[in-house]
Amino acid sequence: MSTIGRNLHVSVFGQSHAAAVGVTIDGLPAGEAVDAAELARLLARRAPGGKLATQRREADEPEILCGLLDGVTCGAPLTAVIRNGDAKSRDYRESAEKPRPSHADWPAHVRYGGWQDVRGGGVFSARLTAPLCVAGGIAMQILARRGILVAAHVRSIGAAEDRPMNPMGEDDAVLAARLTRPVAALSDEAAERMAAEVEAARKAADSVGGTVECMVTGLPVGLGGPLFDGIDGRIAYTVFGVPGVKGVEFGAGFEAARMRGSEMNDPWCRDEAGAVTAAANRAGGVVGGMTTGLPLIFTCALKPTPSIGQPQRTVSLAEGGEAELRIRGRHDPSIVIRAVPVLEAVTALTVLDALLDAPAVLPDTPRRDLPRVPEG
Ligand SMILES: Cc1cc2nc3c(=O)[nH]c(=O)nc-3n(C[C@H](O)[C@H](O)[C@H](O)COP(=O)(O)O)c2cc1C
Ligand SMILES: C=C(O[C@@H]1CC(C(=O)O)=C[C@@H](OP(=O)(O)O)[C@H]1O)C(=O)O
Repeated sequence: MSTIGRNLHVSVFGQSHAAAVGVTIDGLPAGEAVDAAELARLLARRAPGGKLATQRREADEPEILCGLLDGVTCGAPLTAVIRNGDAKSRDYRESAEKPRPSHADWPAHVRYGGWQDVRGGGVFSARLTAPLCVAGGIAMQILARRGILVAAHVRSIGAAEDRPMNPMGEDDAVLAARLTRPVAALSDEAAERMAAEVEAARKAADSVGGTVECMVTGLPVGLGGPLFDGIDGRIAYTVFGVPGVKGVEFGAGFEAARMRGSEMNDPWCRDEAGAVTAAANRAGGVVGGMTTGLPLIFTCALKPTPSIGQPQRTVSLAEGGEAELRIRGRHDPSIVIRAVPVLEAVTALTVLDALLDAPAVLPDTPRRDLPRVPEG
């Protein structure tokens, strides 16, 4: 399904080599200004082109058809389209009958009975993450006005690692500086090592995977809920919608499995103003599916780009038997770099969706200082 959200319904449509890709967002709060220049900056971070990315050239200029009045949301569904301008469909003639290893070609062929759009990966292409960034960019602007900021960086590419973000909150200047680099890492040095990994993979007609760490600050305490309402589960669901994501972990994540409770537990404490907070953030800002008020932090693993230049083993659907495939076309030597704004976008959409949840306590219900404990 290409629709996400419980309160904010986001539907992505189009195919990589169709006339356009686009998005409809239903449930956007009214009265929210959309800054087109700010949105364009987010889309530019994801757009194809440049030395470390696919050579497909797309303007990625969204045309907002409805939902705005003088640049302000009016409560009606918002639809934006982005024209596809540089599809080279002949590159996909061979892989149409020789499914690419690790791409969606073969399972899609079975699921859609051969009627799927194979050009550029069709609906499975990361091209659909462009409209996702339109929706996520609008959500980021709505959240930023409420002091909620979403920021991701490349944590690793191949063997090149960046330092993790400070789980208690990252320096604003460091976060701003990441966007000036060709790879959104927290230092020039890490960005250079990562770029070298991508370049080496490209030269070897190969690709390379990596990890992206994402942080949300300024969240209220108690966003989310139990079981399937959990903010971590809701984020994981949308993050897994991003093509190429193979894993997500919150806070200490898989490392928590090797810890004792005494090492993992974040002590509750009081800040200077006497408010409850935590002295550490191994939880990644979420406990019981609800935000703790500390930064929400998760890391995702992204696989190496499936379409590589080397000859690969596959099958021939035309002739039967096995075959060798040599993929043509313009592909990212690493998807990690361009996935950063996409992961920010889906995170912002999920956080805004959760903020629009009905409150668990009505505003006129008195709040108790202590939890009610029944007698007996
Ligand atoms: C930003 C971004 C760019 C991508 N670029 C490419 C690409 O150029 N070539 C390719 O084969 N896959 C690319 N992918 C990954 C595929 O779309 C993805 O691996 C494929 O749809 C199969 O889905 P899965 O990896 O989630 O199983 C990209 C993914 C992202 C997020
Ligand atoms: C076009 C984009 O990336 C594309 C994502 C992609 C894939 O398989 O995911 C494969 C390539 O498609 P094509 O062969 O049509 O150039 C990338 O260029 C984009 O992100 O805007």
